Amino acid sequence: MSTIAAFYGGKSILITGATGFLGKVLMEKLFRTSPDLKVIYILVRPKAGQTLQQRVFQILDSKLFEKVKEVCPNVHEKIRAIYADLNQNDFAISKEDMQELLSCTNIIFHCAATVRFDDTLRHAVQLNVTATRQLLLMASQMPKLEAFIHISTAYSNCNLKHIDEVIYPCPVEPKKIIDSLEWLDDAIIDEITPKLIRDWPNIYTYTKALGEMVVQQESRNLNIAIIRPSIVGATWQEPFPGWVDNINGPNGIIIATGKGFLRAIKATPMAVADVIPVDTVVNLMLAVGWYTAVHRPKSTLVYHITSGNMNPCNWHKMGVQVLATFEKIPFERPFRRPNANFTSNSFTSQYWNAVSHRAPAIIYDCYLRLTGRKPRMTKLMNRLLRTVSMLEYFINRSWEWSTYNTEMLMSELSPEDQRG
Ligand SMILES: CCCCCCCCCCCCCCCCCCCCCCCCCCCC(=O)SCCNC(=O)CCNC(=O)[C@H](O)C(C)(C)COP(=O)(O)OP(=O)(O)OC[C@H]1O[C@@H](n2cnc3c(N)ncnc32)[C@H](O)[C@@H]1OP(=O)(O)O
Ligand SMILES: NC(=O)C1=CN([C@@H]2O[C@H](COP(=O)(O)OP(=O)(O)OC[C@H]3O[C@@H](n4cnc5c(N)ncnc54)[C@H](OP(=O)(O)O)[C@@H]3O)[C@@H](O)[C@H]2O)C=CC1
Repeated sequence: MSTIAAFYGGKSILITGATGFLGKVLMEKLFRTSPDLKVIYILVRPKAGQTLQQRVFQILDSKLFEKVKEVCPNVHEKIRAIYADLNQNDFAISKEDMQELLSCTNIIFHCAATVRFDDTLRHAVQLNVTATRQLLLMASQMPKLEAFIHISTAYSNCNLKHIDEVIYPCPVEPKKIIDSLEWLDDAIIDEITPKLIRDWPNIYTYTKALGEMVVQQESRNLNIAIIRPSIVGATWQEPFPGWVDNINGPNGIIIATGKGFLRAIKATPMAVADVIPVDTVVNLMLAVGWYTAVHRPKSTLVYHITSGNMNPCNWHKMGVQVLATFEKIPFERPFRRPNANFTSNSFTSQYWNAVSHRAPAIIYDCYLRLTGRKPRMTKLMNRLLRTVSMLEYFINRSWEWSTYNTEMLMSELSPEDQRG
């Protein structure tokens, strides 16, 4: 068993965001490689009419956990779902559950966040800033806590071209933002948001930067590390290649291309497509948890997990690969044959949106109406084009992220752990 896997043996681990994309893969890796861990506490809320237990069973019964059931047959006994809603200031966690978390937790992985680019400032601050602050307060009351690992994003300072593994100050103190949101009404918040977020492209990246400042300001004597993944894509190797369960980031665009909905996207083809497999990110998370707990660095270290400087790819290469894949393995019943290209300027982008996206959608909806069916294509296409417009900022720029801390950590690992 590897040093890192052995470290998590017997540990009580708290994961927020465990029902999300990153959280599920983290849980799977922990159960598969450290089946003798004591317990994984997950903060869960009921969703889409499912109870906590139903959500946990659905996750454990998914293909992702097939290998876990072989190596950790009693996985159901080792996972403790705790009702929590991070929208509530005290997370609405019961006294008994809170007492158990405070007295038993050894490691915290804080993955929960809203990753929507178009969330309201109030909701994004609640989740990405206030909830982080609340969790840090909880952590400061955990006598057995060995490490607190905060998941941010490599784009939290995307208003800079070169980004170091440091926490950058935000123009306005997080506490001032939190206090103001308590009494400002939504109309005023909407009005001041553009001035507040300044040159950040959206509320998501801005509130992730605020969350990092909160970690720095409220770390007290906690042993903390921050991890900044770039664009997290499907699994590369573990537990099997190609697993993804959401339409965020590139996933939705790739699906829309394969279904023939998307025919053109405004992108800089040679810009770096900094996509990192989710299992690679999870391997680093576990390594950072081990290193932070065992080596106890004097300050909060920031680790970038990006692919651009280790194994660079660009959007052109990725696009060609995506189209070649759909040539070989097409979706069933596509709207049109997959055939897409990048546009270089707004005018040609608007032209292709009209000619190749909106017009065919309207024509198809007329056909649906004529055949007595409910029109849906125009709404779907507008939603897709809105999503694409939000992603354009990231596919028309490149960034340089320093990776000194990540490389330092890799050098501390045994050959077995370096393989992940
Ligand atoms: C020789 C010629 C060669 C030519 C070259 C080849 C050219 C080929 C070009 C085409 C090929 C292109 C392939 C590569 C290009 C990829 C480009 C993409 C780049 C991506 C960059 C991402 C950068 C991200 C940076 C930061 C990363 C992070 O840190 S966090 C993670 C990123 N966060 C996100 O991605 C969130 C973005 N999404 C949103 O903000 C919102 O979803 C939205 C606002 C964009 C859309 O919101 P909307 O309200 O419209 O939709 P929503 O309600 O969210 O959902 C609609 C329905 O879909 C369901 N849904 C939503 N989310 C999910 C989910 N995660 N999983 C599953 N289902 C989901 C949802 O339930 C809705 O369904 P209904 O409720 O039934 O309507
Ligand atoms: N995906 C990516 O490309 C990248 C992600 N990241 C970061 O990684 C982390 C995880 O991202 P990812 O897994 O993609 O995101 P997901 O949207 O898949 O997961 C978000 C998680 O947060 C939970 N959550 C959201 N709101 C609440 C709430 N009110 N109460 C309790 N739990 C809540 C969700 O629970 P529920 O299932 O109930 O909604 C879910 O478990 C985030 O911090 C994100 O910023 C960083 C870089 C890139």
